[in-house]
Amino acid sequence: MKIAVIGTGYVGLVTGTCFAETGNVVTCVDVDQQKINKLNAGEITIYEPGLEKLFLRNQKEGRLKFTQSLADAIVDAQIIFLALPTPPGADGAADLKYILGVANDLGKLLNPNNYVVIVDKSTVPVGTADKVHNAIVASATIHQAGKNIEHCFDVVSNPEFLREGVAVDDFMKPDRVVIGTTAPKAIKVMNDLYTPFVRQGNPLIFMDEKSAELTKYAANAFLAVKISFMNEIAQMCERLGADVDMVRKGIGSDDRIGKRFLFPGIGYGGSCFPKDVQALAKTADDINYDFKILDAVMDVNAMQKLHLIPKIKKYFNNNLKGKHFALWGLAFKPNTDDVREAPAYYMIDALLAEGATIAVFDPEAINNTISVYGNKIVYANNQYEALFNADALLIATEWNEFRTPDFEKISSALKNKLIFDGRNVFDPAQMQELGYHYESIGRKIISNK
Ligand SMILES: NC(=O)c1ccc[n+]([C@@H]2O[C@H](COP(=O)([O-])OP(=O)(O)OC[C@H]3O[C@@H](n4cnc5c(N)ncnc54)[C@H](O)[C@@H]3O)[C@@H](O)[C@H]2O)c1
Ligand SMILES: O=c1ccn([C@@H]2O[C@H](COP(=O)(O)OP(=O)(O)O[C@H]3O[C@H](CO)[C@@H](O)[C@H](O)[C@H]3O)[C@@H](O)[C@H]2O)c(=O)[nH]1
Repeated sequence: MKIAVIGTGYVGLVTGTCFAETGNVVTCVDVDQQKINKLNAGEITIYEPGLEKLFLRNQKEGRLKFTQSLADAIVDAQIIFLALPTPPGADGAADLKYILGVANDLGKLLNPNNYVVIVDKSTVPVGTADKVHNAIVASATIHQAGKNIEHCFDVVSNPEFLREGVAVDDFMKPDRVVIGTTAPKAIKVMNDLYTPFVRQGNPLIFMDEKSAELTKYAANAFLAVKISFMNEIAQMCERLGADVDMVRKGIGSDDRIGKRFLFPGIGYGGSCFPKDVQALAKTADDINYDFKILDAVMDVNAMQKLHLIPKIKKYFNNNLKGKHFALWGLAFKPNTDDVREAPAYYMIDALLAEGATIAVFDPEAINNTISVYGNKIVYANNQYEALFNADALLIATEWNEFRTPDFEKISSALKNKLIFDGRNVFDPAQMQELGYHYESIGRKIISNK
């Protein structure tokens, strides 16, 4: 099939590459000229394990192309994916200006003689498929007066469930594909497109547009609830002397609860959970529904992102002025360079406000961090360099390389054998044996005093 993908950010690039990988011819469009130039030069613009190989192969074999021209990309396309940003507006609602702006452009460009399926891949509020449809028709009425555009397209909601860091696998072998449309022609096109992805038995789930749109928010909000619930259980563990790892294993082995997304830490971050929970809360507000769980989740997460700060302050008798910390991990999760809503940044801001200094290391997210913090913090070339003369090591992201470090090197570089671990990467028993003071999330404090 011939496919156009509008927006070559995280989702657009993965979507375009994976559809090319299954034999389609994909043209990706972006307004960002620099991005398109880089992509055309064979340079991938995001760090995502496994993506570069597919990107280079499909580009070399002519199935994956990049352009700034929407008009060129959609010529003869059977499917147009909208993989555009939906950032939070001032009131927390998803801002649809990018989506509706492109819908307006499509109204000028669609060819009434070619049927095309227009697919919302972005995370969009309930009712957006209708808005996109109406915006295209309204624009065509002005710019293509007299032509019958309304019958040459359908708008489908096909939310994306990929996780950064494992995006290729999530896309190529999805647990399920949700497709919101009741239009028979669109059902056929989407079914043909996705059949190669669901061959291993996972379902294609067809539903109406609004249900599909709500499914995406419900999935993200539910996962945010699960994480926040465990973060609250961790708070209870700390106060009651229980061990959250044991509780996690104990409840996760019940199939009805499941083992995944039960890891407590310093809160959820990223470009999705924070904005999507907030947007669903705003949707509820707009229809006068008091969605209490969502408010609680947002409160818990705001608290959890700073959970280590009072512990650090307590250890240093409430005075962090002049203290120097090593921080391992900046990305909002491992295996990505994405720092959007990274909990590490909330910690950096709080520590700087207390008068502390910080040296940071992250395997992939240093460059993105330099553009945010400039010379306010120090950037180390490796995890051990960050430790030099620090009063304590803090951990904000559970990169694999942090899990089994050289503890000798850590203790000889640090001023004190002191670690505050926001992602529970070390074993408390081992830390006790090595003589560290070690504080983590929902587990007993290991004291070396
Ligand atoms: N990042 C994820 O892991 C993820 C996963 C599932 C769903 N989503 C959703 O997918 C959507 C896109 O997310 P993302 O992380 O890929 O965003 P992003 O910000 O990384 O990328 C969006 C791209 O769209 C481009 N763009 C903006 N206006 C444009 C226009 N008029 N024409 C062409 N390109 C334009 C931008 O330049 C940018 O490259 C959001 O709704 C997000 O919530 C994201
Ligand atoms: O047990 C857990 C699991 C995750 N997290 C945190 O939650 C955040 C989000 O993690 P994850 O869901 O793995 O990453 P994303 O790439 O943001 O993916 C989420 O958001 C995407 C965008 O909507 C969806 O497509 C995915 O299905 C959904 O998992 C990160 O800060 C994690 O550290 C925890 O604290 N504990």
